[in-house]
Amino acid sequence: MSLIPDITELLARARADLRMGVPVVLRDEDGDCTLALAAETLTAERLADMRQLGDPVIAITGRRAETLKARAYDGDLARVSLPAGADLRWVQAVADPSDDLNTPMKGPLTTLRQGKAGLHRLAINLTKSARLLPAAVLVSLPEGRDFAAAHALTTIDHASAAPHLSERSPLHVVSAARLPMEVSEAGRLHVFRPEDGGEEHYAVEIGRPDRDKPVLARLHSACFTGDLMGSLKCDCGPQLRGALAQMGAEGAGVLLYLNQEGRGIGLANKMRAYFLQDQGFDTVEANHRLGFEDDERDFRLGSDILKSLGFKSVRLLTNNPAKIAMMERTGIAVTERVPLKVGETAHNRGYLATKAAKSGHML
Ligand SMILES: Nc1nc2c(ncn2[C@@H]2O[C@H](COP(=O)(O)OP(=O)(O)OP(=O)(O)O)[C@@H](O)[C@H]2O)c(=O)[nH]1
Ligand SMILES: [Zn+2]
Repeated sequence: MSLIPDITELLARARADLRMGVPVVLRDEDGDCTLALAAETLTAERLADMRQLGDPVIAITGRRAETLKARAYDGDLARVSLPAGADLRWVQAVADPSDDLNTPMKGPLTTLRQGKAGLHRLAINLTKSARLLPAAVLVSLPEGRDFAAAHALTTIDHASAAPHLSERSPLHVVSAARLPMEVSEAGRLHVFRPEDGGEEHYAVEIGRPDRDKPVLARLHSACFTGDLMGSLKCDCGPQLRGALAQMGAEGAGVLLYLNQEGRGIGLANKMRAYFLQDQGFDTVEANHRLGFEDDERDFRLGSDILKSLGFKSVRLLTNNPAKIAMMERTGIAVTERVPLKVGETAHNRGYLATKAAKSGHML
């Protein structure tokens, strides 16, 4: 019956629910169910109601656990049990590092060693893809199926969801039109939309690049602060304009504008990272303290879009070796790396040095 939402649609609904602070029910391979809420959007009332159902735990990433000095028995994540008197502020302080320096002693935190962690991992995955802090509060539900039906909650079956969580969603062009630009009057913008309800991405084509020759290409990740506000903390704005100018001068090129703001953590989390940077942490440390990896982007999106536009090889404008490696792995040949060194300022010198030292960026 096609009128019932499929798993991709249910996952999109679950992400929206978590962003709104609505619980979702997660079911594992054994039929065991758990109620999950994002720590960031949890309310005191819902926390109290969760306590009525059992003993809630907070799932945090291994990165966040490291900062909190909590033992992560599940490797990439830790299940922290909620002490009897712990209130909403306590939960939020476990999830959100902004107050870490004022209240360094949250623990000692007790983390679970026994039992399954699959649904906790799923919950963290959903909070990340909803661009929330990567932390969720869960409580197990003995009668999960009935509870979900009685409360009109979205239910996600882990086994059906798993293949969709590691694979990226197919992208389709929804529209394209001529876009005369300062750098070239022969501009064209293509809008790509994924099937999973996620962010749209754009391709700006300059001129009419020959599909059989390597095209001058840039994979640019969205940076609201740098691209639009003229932020001095990074080099994104000058890189964006520099890449477009070079394409305009050569008369051909393609710039992919990928909506992976803040290296894939979203603008709200990037501003949380900036707040930590103001306290002295570098760009990578700030991501880790929030519970994220250094870089949460999926550059394979870029090769999907290039292929769908008919390109097979690129002269890639980048200083990031991970972008080159991904292109080669996914079947787009990189015939040349074109350096993009623009926009160094007194404010971003440390940021650029950290990227070179910790993320392997070429100077
Ligand atoms: N999390 C986080 N993201 C940041 C920070 N500063 C900039 N960004 C994001 O980093 C990304 C930079 O993207 P790119 O310019 O494609 O990146 P790059 O990996 O440096 O590679 P090249 O520019 O090609 O050399 C954008 O998504 C920015 O929003 C930061 O301090 N923290
Ligand atoms: Zn930037």
